Amino acid sequence: MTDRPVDVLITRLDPEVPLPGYAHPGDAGADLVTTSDVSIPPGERAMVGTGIAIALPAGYAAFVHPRSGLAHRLGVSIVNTPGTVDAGYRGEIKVVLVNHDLREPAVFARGDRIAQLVLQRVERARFHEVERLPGSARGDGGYGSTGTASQAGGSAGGR
Ligand SMILES: O=c1ccn([C@H]2C[C@H](O)[C@@H](COP(=O)(O)OP(=O)(O)OP(=O)(O)O)O2)c(=O)[nH]1
Ligand SMILES: [Mg+2]
Repeated sequence: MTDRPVDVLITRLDPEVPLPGYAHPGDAGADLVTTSDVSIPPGERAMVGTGIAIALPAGYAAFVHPRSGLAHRLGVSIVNTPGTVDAGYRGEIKVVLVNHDLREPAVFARGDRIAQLVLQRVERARFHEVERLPGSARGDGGYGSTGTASQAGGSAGGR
């Protein structure tokens, strides 16, 4: 992250919502609010609007991340975390909240901060199809191939 902010055009589809705001200098995420009152039953999800639309510069994307406080206090996250906002998207940024709590509904009022938007530079790939990929130390090992946390530092290939 540089100190120099990236200029992003924004429109308020809901004139009363605040512009996304960084709570502290150095914060990566600008908070987004819900435009509607919503009560999400245990285990269920709800899509909420944020009342804003943006035009990102080419070469950037914005990612809709959960807020850790809501995760900790209420068990609330985002189904597709992080949500991807493409540079060409001009619609309202929406958030698909999920209530992971097994007992309590998650209740939000219009104007509550429910997510945070993180801007990042992104690269696009040019895909070159080949018969065989170059070798590497990891090879095709994954999905726990290096063992569990208690085995950390042990030999690779543990189960
Ligand atoms: O949390 C999110 C994720 C996406 N979007 C918007 C911006 C994004 O540019 C667009 C499409 O998102 P994505 O590509 O993730 O969805 P898709 O299911 O692949 O839809 P599409 O076929 O429209 O690309 O939806 C949001 O507002 N919030
Ligand atoms: Mg898509």
